[in-house]
Amino acid sequence: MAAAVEVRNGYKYYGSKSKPKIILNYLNMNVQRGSIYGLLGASGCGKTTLLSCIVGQRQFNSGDVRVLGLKPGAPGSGIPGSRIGYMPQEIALVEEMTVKETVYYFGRIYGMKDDKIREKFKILRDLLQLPPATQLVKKCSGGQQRRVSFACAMIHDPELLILDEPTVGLDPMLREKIWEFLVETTRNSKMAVIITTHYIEEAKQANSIGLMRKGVLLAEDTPENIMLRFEVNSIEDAFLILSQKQGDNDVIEASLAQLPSQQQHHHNSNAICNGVEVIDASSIIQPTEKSMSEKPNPEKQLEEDDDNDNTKKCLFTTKGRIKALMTKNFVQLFRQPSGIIFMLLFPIIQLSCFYMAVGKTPTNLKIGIVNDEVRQWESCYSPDLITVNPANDTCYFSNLSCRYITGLEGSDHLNRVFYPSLEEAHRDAKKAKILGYVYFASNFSTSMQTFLEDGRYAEDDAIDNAQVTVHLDNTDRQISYYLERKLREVYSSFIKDVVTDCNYPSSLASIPVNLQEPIYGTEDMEFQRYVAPGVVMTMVFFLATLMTASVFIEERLDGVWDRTLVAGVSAIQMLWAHLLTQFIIMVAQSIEVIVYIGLVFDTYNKGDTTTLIFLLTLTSFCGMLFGLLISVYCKSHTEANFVATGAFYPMIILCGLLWPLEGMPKALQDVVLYFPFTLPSISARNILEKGWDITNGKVYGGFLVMAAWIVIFFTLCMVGLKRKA
Ligand SMILES: Nc1ncnc2c1ncn2[C@@H]1O[C@H](COP(=O)(O)OP(=O)(O)OP(=O)(O)O)[C@@H](O)[C@H]1O
Repeated sequence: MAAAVEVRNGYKYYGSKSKPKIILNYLNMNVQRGSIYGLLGASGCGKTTLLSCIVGQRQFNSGDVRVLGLKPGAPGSGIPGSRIGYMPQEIALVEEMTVKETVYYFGRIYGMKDDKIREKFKILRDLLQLPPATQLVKKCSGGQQRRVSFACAMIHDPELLILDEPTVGLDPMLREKIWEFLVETTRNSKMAVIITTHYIEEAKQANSIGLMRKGVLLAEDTPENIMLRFEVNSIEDAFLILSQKQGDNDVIEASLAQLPSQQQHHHNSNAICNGVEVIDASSIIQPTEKSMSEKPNPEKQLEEDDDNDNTKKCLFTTKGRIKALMTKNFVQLFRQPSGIIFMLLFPIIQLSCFYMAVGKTPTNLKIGIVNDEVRQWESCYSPDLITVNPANDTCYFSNLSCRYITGLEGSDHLNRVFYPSLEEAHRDAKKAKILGYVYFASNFSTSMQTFLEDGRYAEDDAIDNAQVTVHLDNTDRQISYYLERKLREVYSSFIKDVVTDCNYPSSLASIPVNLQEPIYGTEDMEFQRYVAPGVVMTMVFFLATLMTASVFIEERLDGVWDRTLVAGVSAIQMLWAHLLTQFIIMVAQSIEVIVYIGLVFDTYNKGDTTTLIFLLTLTSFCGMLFGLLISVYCKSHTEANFVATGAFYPMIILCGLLWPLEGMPKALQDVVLYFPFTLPSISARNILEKGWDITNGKVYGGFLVMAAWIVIFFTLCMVGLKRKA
């Protein structure tokens, strides 16, 4: 009968070639079908690494491995895949799923029909005393989770079952029950089991055991033979003797690593254990040079093998797997309250903050007034106050400053504070109690009259005194810019009124730059409308980035990613399932955003809403791929957060959202134009404000840039994932 697992000269190191950390040192191993193989060894000796090479999760650096007669990873081998069941050391389950959903999830990705899963689930539930079917995995105790994990590895009756410390944390009765079940199953079927355990004595029930230390198998034989050979009553004692004999081989291992690979191949684990009486497991069929060098023919072997019914049964469509994966993703997302808040509520909260806080006209700005023309500022408000007295062909002005000051009153934007002297106003401005002050000379009105009636002959003094003198605190440029504008606007309407009252030519009162109706937008268009498209785009981009990066990193850290890979799902399939799940969410999010800003903040859209939703969805898809890229190259949440936050500011600052691109150096402009938000924000603004459609170059340019970034991020993700495989 063909062996279930044959490892020949398995050599594996972590780290770089020049500084290898050797884990498996030309190790040989044989596991027969229909038997239990207990893999024993101290913590850190390389058991998990060996198992990961057997299930096809990792590859040996040199050496050979055959699992169920085939090389793991070979096309059609079913390894990784449904021919094996793998229970990793960590729990590696989705915490938000119930016990039943978890078992069904694995059953489905193994390609089982639901009625078959139901049948098997019942058996496993009784055997393993699983917690209630509707209980969430995260609410199960450590031992319960381990049992659920065990059930997932067993659900599809694999030909090879690999259990990495399945009995840790279980009570002795249950441990015994599991062993009984394994003994019974292997006796009555060809299923092979490899089990690692720290409870060395329970391995007595295995058909054969391998004692592993420092990357080699010190012995491989039946438990009885091992104890007999060392004349001891327990495997533990035998292991102790073997370990003492092996001694410290670190020096030998290190020097071996320096040997040319040709020479290394001639070494086997026995040679390394110089001076150690290594049991040459004669009772176990050693793989011959011939058997290992034979090129596997997966198709032929699958035809010849009686057990291939199981393989065929477990063949499932990519569609079915993606469906199972997507169901898992949705369950995972919707059972986490933070997930829903993040997805649906965050855009609303962020948009509300933006629309309430950004771009509105500032109000209640304190401005000082020093008016030397009027002794008591209250007199400016006298009902009898007349500032213009028209005569025959001229006009007499008095207290014109009052007219200007009352003009400032018209809005709640300015809060006037009257000062008796320039010194006091200046002192308060220095203390930042006011934002600046306006000064009127004592002869403001008469100077203005002189200036208006015959400016050519006016004295310099008269020209100076006819001016409204303004001193502003310019440190808050936005505010001082607004004050400047307001003071000019009020002056403009003030002087127009004066000349009209006096029947002077109105051209006297205006500068000859006449702003007509804007081509696009409105005269009083707020800054908010300029920044809104960019803000919305960066918001959906980074929400998608953070969500994707955290979901993928979480999945990788808790082992679900690796476990699903071992179940035969490819990284690409998992990726597609995630992208599809999140794409649905992104579309929903984009619609939500557009509807919300339209309804609540009355942001009209002159263009096509579908085009806008399409652009936003592309943006979040791009953000999602950026998140994926981060998750591929970052090992932890912390690292991912650093990268996402680090990328956030340069992208926002350089996209022309906060300041027009035209203000940047030309070379920088040419580069940042192709950043993910620059042209797309301009496209969105052109759709919203100008009503342009996608056939316009200044609209589809943004779409092209976004599409290009999607391709770039996707390619980099694929490269990263391939490297990791
Ligand atoms: N990805 C990795 N990169 C570098 N070193 C690693 C990696 N994975 C494991 N190791 C190291 O390889 C050695 C063997 O690890 P492995 O998990 O295979 O041991 P083990 O026998 O299964 O231990 P345990 O019984 O504690 O699970 C350990 O020293 C571990 O620190």
